[in-house]
Amino acid sequence: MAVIPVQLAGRSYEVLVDHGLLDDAANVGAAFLRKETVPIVADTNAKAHHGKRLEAALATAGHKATWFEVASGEASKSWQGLQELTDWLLAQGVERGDQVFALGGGVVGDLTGFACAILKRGCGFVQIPTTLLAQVDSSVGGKTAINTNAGKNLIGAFHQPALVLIDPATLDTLPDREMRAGYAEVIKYGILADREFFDWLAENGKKVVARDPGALVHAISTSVAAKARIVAEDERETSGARALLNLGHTFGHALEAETGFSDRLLHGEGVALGMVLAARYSARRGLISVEDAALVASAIEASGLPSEISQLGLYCDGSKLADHMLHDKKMDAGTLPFILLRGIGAAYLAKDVALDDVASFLDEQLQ
Ligand SMILES: O=C(O)C(=O)C[C@@H](O)[C@H](O)[C@H](O)COP(=O)(O)O
Repeated sequence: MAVIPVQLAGRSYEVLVDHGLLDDAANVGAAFLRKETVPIVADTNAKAHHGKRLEAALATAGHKATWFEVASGEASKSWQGLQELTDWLLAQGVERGDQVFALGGGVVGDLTGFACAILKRGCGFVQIPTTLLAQVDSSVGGKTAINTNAGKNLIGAFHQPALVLIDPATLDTLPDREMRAGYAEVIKYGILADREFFDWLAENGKKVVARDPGALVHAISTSVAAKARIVAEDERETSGARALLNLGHTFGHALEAETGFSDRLLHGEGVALGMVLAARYSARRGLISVEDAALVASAIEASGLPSEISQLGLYCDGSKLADHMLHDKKMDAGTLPFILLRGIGAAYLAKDVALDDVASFLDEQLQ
């Protein structure tokens, strides 16, 4: 089993990665189970595929589950979804010292984490992510949020989980498209800070997406360790280190907003396109070679992810996409910092980017 610590003084926790870990959840999570009944928030698919396994694991230690089901999809990360969940948690008598379990993808983790951040001014939660994207990214680091009409993740809190349990075997039932979307966040770690990992993925990415157990554990553990290092350095995204994890997201969130946060573009697909755009924009500014930008695009294409915004069939211009960016949480005194590349494995926060230049770059890309 890989044990990856997230070192945050009093809020430190471990991320455990192992095939079959779900069946051992009560054992490894024993310290976090203080009542007979365990409140579990799960999306419909995760409950259908993994609910019985988690129930059986809890039963071995004398616990039973009580479930709150969340519909799959970003629409559940809403004020209404939050209200329904917090009402349910209160009805279950959840106390500050209790742990609420979140079983599912990023939507369930973000929603449950935010509900736990504000319930009685903060109770505990344990993440059991069952999508690749949630395993390598959203379950670690304590960013919790809901969406509003103005944009994604605009209402939220930093609230760290008490434990993260990752069982790569839960990915066996994940649709291929979701698997590829999660892979975008894996390759992100290579592009932003680890050229060696990027090159390893060029060789082994297909195995990761095909769920080869060894390749998967290596990809997940390397990604989580990278995230844990950055979060430990800059938990609340104040020094700029954590903002690098947003590589591809400034473009990606704008594309998601333009496609209505719908199934037309999954978050990971938006991030994939966003990373290609960040690389091309970096090349346009002379920061990296056109060849390196093409290498980023081909690594993304090779995994079956979209690499051209024209593939989305959008009927808008660059300035419309740039307008969505004005809601970005990185916005600072009227300036939007962008994560650009000085090389593959060398991302940095650029504070001198003019949005109208980005808009005209996007116009070219939309043709
Ligand atoms: O954990 C972080 O920090 C990240 O930026 C990771 C992102 O991949 C993740 O999608 C995050 O939820 C987006 O953050 P946001 O601040 O842009 O909402």
